[in-house]
Amino acid sequence: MNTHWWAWPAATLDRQAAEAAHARQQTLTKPPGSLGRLESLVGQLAAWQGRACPQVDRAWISVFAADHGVAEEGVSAFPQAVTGEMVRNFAGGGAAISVLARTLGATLDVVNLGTVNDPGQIDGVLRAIIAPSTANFCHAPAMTRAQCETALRIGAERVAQARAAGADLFIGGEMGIANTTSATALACALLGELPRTLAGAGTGLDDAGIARKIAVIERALRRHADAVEPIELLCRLGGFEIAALAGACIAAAQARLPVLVDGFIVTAAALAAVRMNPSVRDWLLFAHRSHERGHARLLDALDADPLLDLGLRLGEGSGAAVAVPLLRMACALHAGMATFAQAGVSEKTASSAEIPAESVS
Ligand SMILES: Cc1cc2ncn([C@H]3O[C@H](COP(=O)(O)O)[C@@H](O)[C@H]3O)c2cc1C
Ligand SMILES: O=C(O)c1cccnc1
Repeated sequence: MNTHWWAWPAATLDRQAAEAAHARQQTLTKPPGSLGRLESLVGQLAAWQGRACPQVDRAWISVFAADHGVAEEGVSAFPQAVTGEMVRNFAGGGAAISVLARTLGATLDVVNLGTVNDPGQIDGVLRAIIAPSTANFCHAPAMTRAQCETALRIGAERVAQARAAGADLFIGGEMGIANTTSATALACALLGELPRTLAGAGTGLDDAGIARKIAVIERALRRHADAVEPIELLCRLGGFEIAALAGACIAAAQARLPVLVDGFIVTAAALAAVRMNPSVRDWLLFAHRSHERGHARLLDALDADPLLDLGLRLGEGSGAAVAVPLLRMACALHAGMATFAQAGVSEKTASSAEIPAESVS
Protein backbone atom coordinates (compact mmCIF):
# COMPACT_ATOMS: atom_id res chain seq x y z
CA MET A 1 0.00 0.00 0.00
CA ASN A 2 1.15 3.51 -0.85
CA THR A 3 1.75 5.33 2.41
CA HIS A 4 2.01 8.89 1.09
CA TRP A 5 -0.87 10.98 2.45
CA TRP A 6 -1.76 12.28 -0.99
CA ALA A 7 -2.64 8.77 -2.16
CA TRP A 8 -5.20 8.21 0.61
CA PRO A 9 -8.70 7.90 -0.84
CA ALA A 10 -11.07 10.84 -1.08
CA ALA A 11 -14.20 10.79 1.09
CA THR A 12 -17.22 9.02 -0.33
CA LEU A 13 -20.14 11.02 -1.70
CA ASP A 14 -23.43 10.98 0.20
CA ARG A 15 -25.74 9.48 -2.45
CA GLN A 16 -28.70 9.43 -0.05
CA ALA A 17 -28.50 13.20 0.41
CA ALA A 18 -28.32 13.61 -3.37
CA GLU A 19 -31.40 11.43 -3.79
CA ALA A 20 -33.27 13.40 -1.10
CA ALA A 21 -32.36 16.64 -2.90
CA HIS A 22 -33.55 15.19 -6.20
CA ALA A 23 -36.83 14.07 -4.63
CA ARG A 24 -37.40 17.55 -3.20
CA GLN A 25 -36.69 19.10 -6.62
CA GLN A 26 -39.59 17.09 -8.07
CA THR A 27 -42.04 18.60 -5.54
CA LEU A 28 -41.19 22.29 -6.16
CA THR A 29 -43.53 24.59 -8.09
CA LYS A 30 -41.88 24.40 -11.51
CA PRO A 31 -41.87 21.93 -14.36
CA PRO A 32 -39.45 19.15 -13.33
CA GLY A 33 -35.98 19.87 -14.71
CA SER A 34 -36.82 23.45 -15.70
CA LEU A 35 -34.00 24.91 -13.60
CA GLY A 36 -31.55 22.87 -15.66
CA ARG A 37 -27.99 22.81 -14.38
CA LEU A 38 -29.05 24.60 -11.17
CA GLU A 39 -30.95 21.43 -10.23
CA SER A 40 -28.07 19.04 -10.82
CA LEU A 41 -25.72 21.44 -9.00
CA VAL A 42 -27.87 21.19 -5.88
CA GLY A 43 -27.70 17.40 -6.13
CA GLN A 44 -23.89 17.56 -6.35
CA LEU A 45 -23.67 19.96 -3.41
CA ALA A 46 -26.00 17.70 -1.40
CA ALA A 47 -23.77 14.69 -2.08
CA TRP A 48 -20.70 16.68 -1.00
CA GLN A 49 -22.20 18.29 2.08
CA GLY A 50 -24.31 15.31 3.20
CA ARG A 51 -27.54 17.30 3.50
CA ALA A 52 -30.66 17.48 1.34
CA CYS A 53 -30.64 21.29 1.50
CA PRO A 54 -27.01 22.30 0.87
CA GLN A 55 -25.68 25.83 1.42
CA VAL A 56 -22.70 27.85 0.25
CA ASP A 57 -22.60 30.43 3.02
CA ARG A 58 -18.95 30.19 3.95
CA ALA A 59 -16.65 30.16 0.97
CA TRP A 60 -12.93 30.06 1.76
CA ILE A 61 -10.39 31.39 -0.73
CA SER A 62 -6.68 30.58 -0.37
CA VAL A 63 -4.44 32.48 -2.81
CA PHE A 64 -0.97 30.98 -3.10
CA ALA A 65 1.78 33.27 -4.41
CA ALA A 66 5.20 32.17 -5.63
CA ASP A 67 7.88 33.07 -8.14
CA HIS A 68 9.21 30.99 -11.01
CA GLY A 69 12.80 30.59 -12.18
CA VAL A 70 11.61 30.22 -15.76
CA ALA A 71 10.56 33.90 -15.70
CA GLU A 72 14.19 34.70 -16.67
CA GLU A 73 13.46 33.23 -20.12
CA GLY A 74 11.18 36.20 -20.91
CA VAL A 75 7.95 34.19 -21.03
CA SER A 76 5.61 36.74 -19.38
CA ALA A 77 4.41 40.15 -20.50
CA PHE A 78 5.05 41.44 -16.96
CA PRO A 79 8.16 41.65 -14.74
CA GLN A 80 8.73 39.19 -11.92
CA ALA A 81 8.50 41.97 -9.30
CA VAL A 82 4.70 41.96 -9.83
CA THR A 83 4.27 38.72 -7.85
CA GLY A 84 5.49 40.28 -4.57
CA GLU A 85 3.72 43.56 -5.34
CA MET A 86 0.44 41.72 -5.83
CA VAL A 87 0.84 39.94 -2.48
CA ARG A 88 0.70 43.38 -0.87
CA ASN A 89 -2.27 44.33 -3.07
CA PHE A 90 -4.19 41.16 -2.06
CA ALA A 91 -3.78 42.04 1.61
CA GLY A 92 -4.48 45.73 0.98
CA GLY A 93 -7.84 44.91 -0.54
CA GLY A 94 -7.19 46.28 -4.05
CA ALA A 95 -6.81 43.12 -6.12
CA ALA A 96 -9.70 41.59 -8.08
CA ILE A 97 -9.88 38.62 -5.72
CA SER A 98 -9.87 40.97 -2.70
CA VAL A 99 -12.96 42.75 -4.06
CA LEU A 100 -14.69 39.49 -4.96
CA ALA A 101 -13.98 37.95 -1.54
CA ARG A 102 -15.37 41.04 0.17
CA THR A 103 -18.46 40.99 -2.02
CA LEU A 104 -19.07 37.32 -1.21
CA GLY A 105 -18.32 37.68 2.49
CA ALA A 106 -15.70 34.97 1.91
CA THR A 107 -12.47 34.49 3.85
CA LEU A 108 -9.42 35.54 1.82
CA ASP A 109 -6.34 33.63 2.95
CA VAL A 110 -3.13 34.89 1.26
CA VAL A 111 -0.08 32.63 1.41
CA ASN A 112 3.39 33.75 0.30
CA LEU A 113 5.40 30.66 -0.62
CA GLY A 114 8.40 32.59 -1.92
CA THR A 115 8.76 35.77 -3.95
CA VAL A 116 11.96 37.30 -5.31
CA ASN A 117 10.66 40.80 -4.60
CA ASP A 118 9.80 39.86 -1.02
CA PRO A 119 7.14 42.11 0.52
CA GLY A 120 8.18 40.90 4.00
CA GLN A 121 5.84 40.51 6.93
CA ILE A 122 2.41 41.91 6.06
CA ASP A 123 -0.80 41.80 8.07
CA GLY A 124 -3.16 39.32 6.49
CA VAL A 125 -0.45 37.35 4.65
CA LEU A 126 0.82 34.00 5.85
CA ARG A 127 4.59 33.75 5.29
CA ALA A 128 5.39 30.18 4.36
CA ILE A 129 8.54 30.79 2.35
CA ILE A 130 10.00 27.69 0.71
CA ALA A 131 12.60 29.61 -1.35
CA PRO A 132 12.60 33.00 -3.13
CA SER A 133 11.77 31.21 -6.38
CA THR A 134 11.73 27.83 -8.05
CA ALA A 135 14.71 26.94 -10.25
CA ASN A 136 14.53 27.58 -14.00
CA PHE A 137 13.21 24.22 -15.24
CA CYS A 138 15.03 24.62 -18.55
CA HIS A 139 18.20 23.76 -16.64
CA ALA A 140 17.16 21.91 -13.45
CA PRO A 141 14.08 20.53 -11.69
CA ALA A 142 11.89 23.49 -10.63
CA MET A 143 11.64 22.03 -7.12
CA THR A 144 13.46 19.46 -5.10
CA ARG A 145 11.26 16.62 -3.92
CA ALA A 146 11.41 18.06 -0.37
CA GLN A 147 10.29 21.50 -1.58
CA CYS A 148 7.45 19.98 -3.57
CA GLU A 149 6.27 17.91 -0.60
CA THR A 150 6.42 21.01 1.63
CA ALA A 151 4.25 22.93 -0.84
CA LEU A 152 1.75 20.04 -1.05
CA ARG A 153 1.56 19.98 2.74
CA ILE A 154 1.05 23.75 3.01
CA GLY A 155 -1.90 23.44 0.63
CA ALA A 156 -3.33 20.67 2.81
CA GLU A 157 -2.84 22.81 5.93
CA ARG A 158 -4.86 25.66 4.41
CA VAL A 159 -7.67 23.18 3.78
CA ALA A 160 -7.50 22.08 7.42
CA GLN A 161 -7.81 25.76 8.42
CA ALA A 162 -10.78 26.21 6.09
CA ARG A 163 -12.43 23.12 7.55
CA ALA A 164 -11.83 24.33 11.12
CA ALA A 165 -13.40 27.69 10.20
CA GLY A 166 -16.55 25.90 9.03
CA ALA A 167 -16.06 26.51 5.29
CA ASP A 168 -18.54 24.78 3.00
CA LEU A 169 -16.59 25.43 -0.22
CA PHE A 170 -12.86 25.76 -0.99
CA ILE A 171 -11.45 27.99 -3.74
CA GLY A 172 -7.77 27.96 -4.58
CA GLY A 173 -6.19 30.93 -6.33
CA GLU A 174 -2.66 31.68 -7.52
CA MET A 175 -0.30 34.53 -8.26
CA GLY A 176 3.09 33.98 -9.86
CA ILE A 177 4.56 35.72 -12.87
CA ALA A 178 5.38 33.09 -15.55
CA ASN A 179 3.13 30.47 -14.01
CA THR A 180 1.14 29.92 -17.23
CA THR A 181 4.46 28.64 -18.66
CA SER A 182 4.87 26.29 -15.73
CA ALA A 183 1.23 25.15 -15.85
CA THR A 184 1.48 24.58 -19.62
CA ALA A 185 4.69 22.55 -19.32
CA LEU A 186 3.16 20.43 -16.56
CA ALA A 187 -0.06 19.88 -18.50
CA CYS A 188 1.85 18.95 -21.68
CA ALA A 189 3.85 16.38 -19.74
CA LEU A 190 0.79 14.93 -17.99
CA LEU A 191 -1.31 14.77 -21.17
CA GLY A 192 1.38 14.02 -23.77
CA GLU A 193 0.38 17.18 -25.65
CA LEU A 194 2.61 19.45 -27.72
CA PRO A 195 3.39 22.90 -26.27
CA ARG A 196 2.01 24.60 -29.37
CA THR A 197 -1.47 23.17 -28.67
CA LEU A 198 -1.63 24.35 -25.06
CA ALA A 199 0.55 27.48 -24.80
CA GLY A 200 -1.31 30.80 -24.77
CA ALA A 201 -0.79 34.50 -24.17
CA GLY A 202 -0.91 34.43 -20.36
CA THR A 203 -0.80 38.06 -19.18
CA GLY A 204 -0.74 39.27 -22.80
CA LEU A 205 2.20 37.98 -24.87
CA ASP A 206 2.16 38.81 -28.56
CA ASP A 207 2.68 36.13 -31.23
CA ALA A 208 6.49 36.38 -31.01
CA GLY A 209 6.26 36.05 -27.23
CA ILE A 210 4.06 32.96 -27.51
CA ALA A 211 6.54 31.43 -29.99
CA ARG A 212 9.35 32.02 -27.47
CA LYS A 213 7.24 30.52 -24.67
CA ILE A 214 6.58 27.41 -26.81
CA ALA A 215 10.32 27.01 -27.53
CA VAL A 216 11.11 27.33 -23.81
CA ILE A 217 8.54 24.66 -22.91
CA GLU A 218 9.81 22.36 -25.67
CA ARG A 219 13.32 22.69 -24.26
CA ALA A 220 12.06 21.95 -20.73
CA LEU A 221 10.12 18.88 -21.84
CA ARG A 222 13.23 17.50 -23.57
CA ARG A 223 15.28 18.20 -20.42
CA HIS A 224 12.78 16.29 -18.24
CA ALA A 225 11.74 13.56 -20.69
CA ASP A 226 12.87 10.85 -18.25
CA ALA A 227 10.24 11.81 -15.63
CA VAL A 228 7.03 9.77 -15.67
CA GLU A 229 5.32 9.80 -12.27
CA PRO A 230 2.84 12.67 -11.77
CA ILE A 231 4.57 13.80 -8.55
CA GLU A 232 7.91 13.78 -10.33
CA LEU A 233 6.49 15.90 -13.17
CA LEU A 234 5.05 18.28 -10.58
CA CYS A 235 8.52 18.60 -8.95
CA ARG A 236 10.29 19.15 -12.26
CA LEU A 237 7.86 21.51 -14.02
CA GLY A 238 5.45 22.91 -11.41
CA GLY A 239 5.81 25.74 -8.96
CA PHE A 240 5.34 26.18 -5.23
CA GLU A 241 1.82 27.60 -5.68
CA ILE A 242 0.88 24.89 -8.20
CA ALA A 243 2.00 22.14 -5.82
CA ALA A 244 0.18 23.83 -2.92
CA LEU A 245 -2.98 23.94 -5.05
CA ALA A 246 -2.60 20.24 -5.90
CA GLY A 247 -2.14 19.44 -2.20
CA ALA A 248 -5.20 21.51 -1.34
CA CYS A 249 -7.36 19.69 -3.92
CA ILE A 250 -6.31 16.32 -2.53
CA ALA A 251 -6.73 17.29 1.13
CA ALA A 252 -10.13 18.91 0.45
CA ALA A 253 -11.38 15.74 -1.24
CA GLN A 254 -10.16 13.69 1.72
CA ALA A 255 -11.83 16.10 4.19
CA ARG A 256 -15.27 16.26 2.47
CA LEU A 257 -14.77 19.84 1.32
CA PRO A 258 -15.82 20.53 -2.30
CA VAL A 259 -13.40 22.53 -4.45
CA LEU A 260 -14.54 25.14 -6.96
CA VAL A 261 -11.75 25.17 -9.54
CA ASP A 262 -10.64 28.43 -11.18
CA GLY A 263 -8.83 28.89 -14.50
CA PHE A 264 -5.93 27.47 -16.46
CA ILE A 265 -3.30 27.31 -13.73
CA VAL A 266 -5.55 25.92 -11.01
CA THR A 267 -6.91 23.37 -13.50
CA ALA A 268 -3.35 22.23 -14.30
CA ALA A 269 -2.79 21.79 -10.56
CA ALA A 270 -6.09 19.90 -10.26
CA LEU A 271 -5.03 17.66 -13.15
CA ALA A 272 -1.79 16.84 -11.33
CA ALA A 273 -3.82 16.12 -8.17
CA VAL A 274 -6.17 13.78 -10.03
CA ARG A 275 -3.22 11.99 -11.65
CA MET A 276 -1.65 11.58 -8.19
CA ASN A 277 -4.96 10.41 -6.71
CA PRO A 278 -7.85 9.74 -9.15
CA SER A 279 -10.48 9.68 -6.36
CA VAL A 280 -9.98 13.45 -5.97
CA ARG A 281 -11.94 14.09 -9.19
CA ASP A 282 -15.30 13.48 -7.43
CA TRP A 283 -14.78 16.59 -5.28
CA LEU A 284 -13.99 19.10 -8.03
CA LEU A 285 -16.46 21.49 -9.62
CA PHE A 286 -15.15 23.58 -12.52
CA ALA A 287 -16.18 27.24 -12.39
CA HIS A 288 -15.31 28.59 -15.82
CA ARG A 289 -13.54 28.20 -19.13
CA SER A 290 -10.61 30.61 -19.22
CA HIS A 291 -9.60 32.50 -22.35
CA GLU A 292 -6.12 30.92 -22.04
CA ARG A 293 -5.57 28.73 -25.10
CA GLY A 294 -5.03 25.35 -23.48
CA HIS A 295 -7.78 25.49 -20.89
CA ALA A 296 -10.47 23.74 -22.95
CA ARG A 297 -8.12 20.78 -23.51
CA LEU A 298 -7.38 20.51 -19.78
CA LEU A 299 -11.09 20.62 -18.98
CA ASP A 300 -11.73 17.86 -21.54
CA ALA A 301 -9.00 15.73 -19.97
CA LEU A 302 -10.79 16.07 -16.64
CA ASP A 303 -14.21 15.45 -18.20
CA ALA A 304 -15.27 18.85 -16.86
CA ASP A 305 -18.20 20.98 -18.01
CA PRO A 306 -17.52 24.42 -16.52
CA LEU A 307 -20.34 26.65 -15.30
CA LEU A 308 -19.29 29.91 -16.98
CA ASP A 309 -17.52 31.11 -20.10
CA LEU A 310 -16.85 34.83 -19.65
CA GLY A 311 -13.51 35.21 -21.42
CA LEU A 312 -11.75 35.65 -18.07
CA ARG A 313 -7.95 35.26 -18.05
CA LEU A 314 -6.89 36.63 -14.69
CA GLY A 315 -6.36 33.81 -12.23
CA GLU A 316 -6.15 34.61 -8.47
CA GLY A 317 -9.25 32.38 -8.01
CA SER A 318 -11.35 35.15 -9.59
CA GLY A 319 -13.36 32.98 -11.99
CA ALA A 320 -14.28 30.60 -9.19
CA ALA A 321 -15.35 33.48 -6.94
CA VAL A 322 -17.55 34.87 -9.72
CA ALA A 323 -19.38 31.52 -9.90
CA VAL A 324 -20.25 31.40 -6.19
CA PRO A 325 -23.46 33.48 -6.48
CA LEU A 326 -24.73 30.92 -8.99
CA LEU A 327 -24.29 28.16 -6.42
CA ARG A 328 -25.99 30.31 -3.79
CA MET A 329 -28.97 30.95 -6.09
CA ALA A 330 -29.28 27.22 -6.77
CA CYS A 331 -29.31 26.49 -3.02
CA ALA A 332 -31.75 29.33 -2.25
CA LEU A 333 -34.21 28.14 -4.89
CA HIS A 334 -33.98 24.60 -3.63
CA ALA A 335 -34.53 25.55 0.02
CA GLY A 336 -36.96 28.41 -0.45
CA MET A 337 -39.40 27.48 -3.22
CA ALA A 338 -42.84 26.23 -2.23
CA THR A 339 -43.90 22.71 -3.07
CA PHE A 340 -46.99 22.07 -5.23
CA ALA A 341 -48.86 20.97 -2.09
CA GLN A 342 -47.82 24.02 -0.05
CA ALA A 343 -48.77 26.52 -2.76
CA GLY A 344 -51.91 24.73 -3.95
CA VAL A 345 -50.55 24.55 -7.49
CA SER A 346 -51.66 21.69 -9.73
CA GLU A 347 -49.00 19.15 -10.66
CA LYS A 348 -48.06 17.94 -14.12
CA THR A 349 -50.81 16.04 -15.97
CA ALA A 350 -50.13 12.67 -17.58
CA SER A 351 -47.83 13.10 -20.57
CA SER A 352 -49.41 12.98 -24.04
CA ALA A 353 -47.84 9.56 -24.58
CA GLU A 354 -50.01 8.25 -21.75
CA ILE A 355 -53.22 9.86 -23.02
CA PRO A 356 -55.32 7.47 -25.18
CA ALA A 357 -54.86 8.31 -28.88
CA GLU A 358 -58.59 8.98 -29.50
CA SER A 359 -58.61 11.82 -26.94
CA VAL A 360 -55.78 13.68 -28.73
CA SER A 361 -57.32 16.04 -31.30
C1 LIG B 1 -0.99 42.81 -12.29
C2 LIG B 1 -1.25 41.34 -12.44
C3 LIG B 1 -2.18 40.72 -11.61
C4 LIG B 1 -2.44 39.36 -11.77
N1 LIG B 1 -3.26 38.53 -11.12
C5 LIG B 1 -3.15 37.34 -11.63
N2 LIG B 1 -2.28 37.33 -12.64
C6 LIG B 1 -2.02 36.17 -13.48
O1 LIG B 1 -0.93 36.34 -14.37
C7 LIG B 1 0.16 35.48 -14.10
C8 LIG B 1 0.35 34.44 -15.16
O2 LIG B 1 0.61 34.96 -16.41
P1 LIG B 1 2.06 34.86 -17.09
O3 LIG B 1 2.40 33.42 -17.15
O4 LIG B 1 1.87 35.50 -18.44
O5 LIG B 1 3.00 35.67 -16.22
C9 LIG B 1 -0.18 34.82 -12.79
O6 LIG B 1 0.39 35.53 -11.77
C10 LIG B 1 -1.67 34.84 -12.79
O7 LIG B 1 -2.28 34.61 -11.61
C11 LIG B 1 -1.80 38.58 -12.77
C12 LIG B 1 -0.86 39.20 -13.59
C13 LIG B 1 -0.58 40.59 -13.44
C14 LIG B 1 0.41 41.23 -14.34
O1 LIG C 1 -6.87 31.13 -16.61
C1 LIG C 1 -6.04 31.56 -15.81
O2 LIG C 1 -5.96 31.12 -14.66
C2 LIG C 1 -5.03 32.61 -16.24
C3 LIG C 1 -4.88 32.94 -17.57
C4 LIG C 1 -3.96 33.90 -17.92
C5 LIG C 1 -3.18 34.50 -16.94
N1 LIG C 1 -3.34 34.16 -15.68
C6 LIG C 1 -4.24 33.23 -15.32
